[in-house]
Amino acid sequence: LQMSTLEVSEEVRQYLKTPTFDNWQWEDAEIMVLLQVMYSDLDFIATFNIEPEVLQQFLYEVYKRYNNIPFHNFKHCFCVTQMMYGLIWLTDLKSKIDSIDLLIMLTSAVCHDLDHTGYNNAYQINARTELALRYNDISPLENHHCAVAFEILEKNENNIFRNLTSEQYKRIREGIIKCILATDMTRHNEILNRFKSILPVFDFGNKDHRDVLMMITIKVSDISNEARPMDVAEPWLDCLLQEFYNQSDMEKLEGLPVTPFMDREKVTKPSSQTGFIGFVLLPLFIELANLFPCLEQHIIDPVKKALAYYTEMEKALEKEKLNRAQ
Ligand SMILES: COc1ccc(NC(=O)[C@H](C)Nc2nc3c(cnn3-c3ccccc3C)c(=O)[nH]2)cc1
Ligand SMILES: [Zn+2]
Repeated sequence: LQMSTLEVSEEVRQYLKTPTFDNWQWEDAEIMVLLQVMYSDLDFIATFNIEPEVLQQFLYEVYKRYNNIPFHNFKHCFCVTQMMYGLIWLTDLKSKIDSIDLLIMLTSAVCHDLDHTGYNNAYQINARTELALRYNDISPLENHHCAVAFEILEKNENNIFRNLTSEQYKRIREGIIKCILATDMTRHNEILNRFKSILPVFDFGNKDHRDVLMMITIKVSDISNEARPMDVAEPWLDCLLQEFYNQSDMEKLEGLPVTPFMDREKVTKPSSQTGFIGFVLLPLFIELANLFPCLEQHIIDPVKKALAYYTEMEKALEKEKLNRAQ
């Protein structure tokens, strides 16, 4: 089933700008076209003189460099990019920051988990993998995702930035590195605290402020599954736990430390989510909504519903356990 950007209806183009978009209904080939629609509807094709066939080639190379693992695969890349795209429209960022920063944000989302192997940084470091060795235990995965992105862009036929000035290319490279490296969750509190401290005096004219906002926006997009409708979000949790269980099984086999929230003997779906939503997701989303109040109904309300859903599930599980124990 082939689709060209011309065949994407106006109603799908509008739907693509909302956090309710359901990735499960679309084949990879259609998703490739939807990614092209995002670049064209944000006017990047015209503004940055991106040749459509170069964009297609770039996205195809990106597609090939995502691995077939349960969670950090090409569909995750699309979800993060589509949430980023939705946030750009919902917050009307087009009227607040330069297009080149929007191009950085969208392209960072597309590339942010390139060649993820399904084993997180803790594993890379504990198992002393090639990546941990190469990057001296400093965000080995995120450094790798970013390096693969620029390996792809080094080839002229993939280089969507080839018609830009070297000054623009330098700014884009700096921005993409900053955004992709910001997705390392061990830096979560560092980045969130920086954003909290500048919020009361936030100034879109201040580059440091814009940089933190771009990092917060890709972070929100990256972990935002629970902001989507339950029938879109729940399968993603199953995929995530599959990948986490694969890792903890491997860690047990290799005698490596096992991350508690990845251990199939310890984790339940509700327990992993109530803590994550309550202590990680909501505090992050609330800060972004402090700058863009309209996000309250679009991403905070759905997340509060998800928290209630998993809290109920947790209670039901507890009760069942009690009954079985008696
Ligand atoms: C501060 O570093 C952290 C904090 C929390 C977590 N993960 C969790 O608490 C658990 C496993 N739940 C969870 N983790 C999630 C979700 C979405 N992305 N995501 C995730 C995936 C890979 C790495 C890190 C995270 C947060 C989600 O909906 N739930 C992982 C790392
Ligand atoms: Zn990701």
